[in-house]
Amino acid sequence: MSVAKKEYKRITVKSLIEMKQNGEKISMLTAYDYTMAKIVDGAGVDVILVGDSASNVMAGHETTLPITLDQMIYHASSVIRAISRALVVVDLPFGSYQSDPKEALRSAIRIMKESGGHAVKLEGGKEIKESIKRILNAGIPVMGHLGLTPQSIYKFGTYTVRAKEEEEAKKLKEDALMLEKAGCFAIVLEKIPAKLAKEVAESVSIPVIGIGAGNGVDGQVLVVHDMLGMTHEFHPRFLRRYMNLYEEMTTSISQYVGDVKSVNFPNDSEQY
Ligand SMILES: Nc1nc(=O)c2c([nH]1)NC[C@@H]1CN(c3ccc(C(=O)N[C@@H](CCC(=O)O)C(=O)O)cc3)CN21
Ligand SMILES: CC(C)C(=O)C(=O)O
Ligand SMILES: [Mg+2]
Repeated sequence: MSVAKKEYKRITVKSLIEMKQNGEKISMLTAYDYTMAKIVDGAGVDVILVGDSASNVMAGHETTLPITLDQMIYHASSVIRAISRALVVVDLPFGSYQSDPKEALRSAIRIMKESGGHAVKLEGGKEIKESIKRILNAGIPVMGHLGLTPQSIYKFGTYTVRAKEEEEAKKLKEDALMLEKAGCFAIVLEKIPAKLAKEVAESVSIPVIGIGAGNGVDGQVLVVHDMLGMTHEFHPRFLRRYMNLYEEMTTSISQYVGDVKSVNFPNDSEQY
């Protein structure tokens, strides 16, 4: 006897473009490991980002710069083993694509081959145009990322809102058009004015996914540990916390500590 299994239609890069055309907003969250990805995928999130924010969230680094391509592949392959519906996008980490287009393609190929991810994401505009084209030519879908680009944090010095000045806004709009023309299937816009993000989303036919970019875009992305309230020292204005897991986990874990100390755990039914 076969048990009826819930069948989901897998999300593809094409489905995301159709969602934009139909006015259906796209939901995206990060995941870096199997257990979290299983939950995120099962809850119906359309796109899972294996973000280089793993450098902060998983490894405790101050920035995203230290995480390596090998580490990203480890995270991405763990996520891939968990998912049955979501599209999985993997960040190319700092130093794996900036040298030249050939290096960028080699890194993207390693991600596709060794992790099984479905697409890659790179930070930047026209500076990395040739690299993006090279990757796309190999048949690898590319997601762009403009606005606050954390891999360039030392160039800017702060995580403040980007493209508030006309000159930077103009460059961002040009970069978005370039990414669309090059063949990217979507663009992330991070921490820019909502009005500018809406203009960009209306000017391109590919989906624009925002983080701190208002609701005039085609979808939203957050770091899952942030929206679950696990990273309790991180509270930018754009973050909505759906839980306070930091407190809930701390309460449960301290109860466990107390139960062990008082020999309340394990009890008679919890042993052999
Ligand atoms: N846990 C986590 N969540 C993220 O969203 C995230 C990461 N890590 N690591 C990589 C990047 C860095 N990101 C960031 C970092 C800081 C702010 C931010 O708004 N920071 C300050 C304000 C800084 C300022 O205005 O000078 C804040 O209000 O917390 C936003 C996005 C987004 N990404
Ligand atoms: C914040 C998102 C867009 C990201 O790039 C990451 O999590 O690494
Ligand atoms: Mg990232």
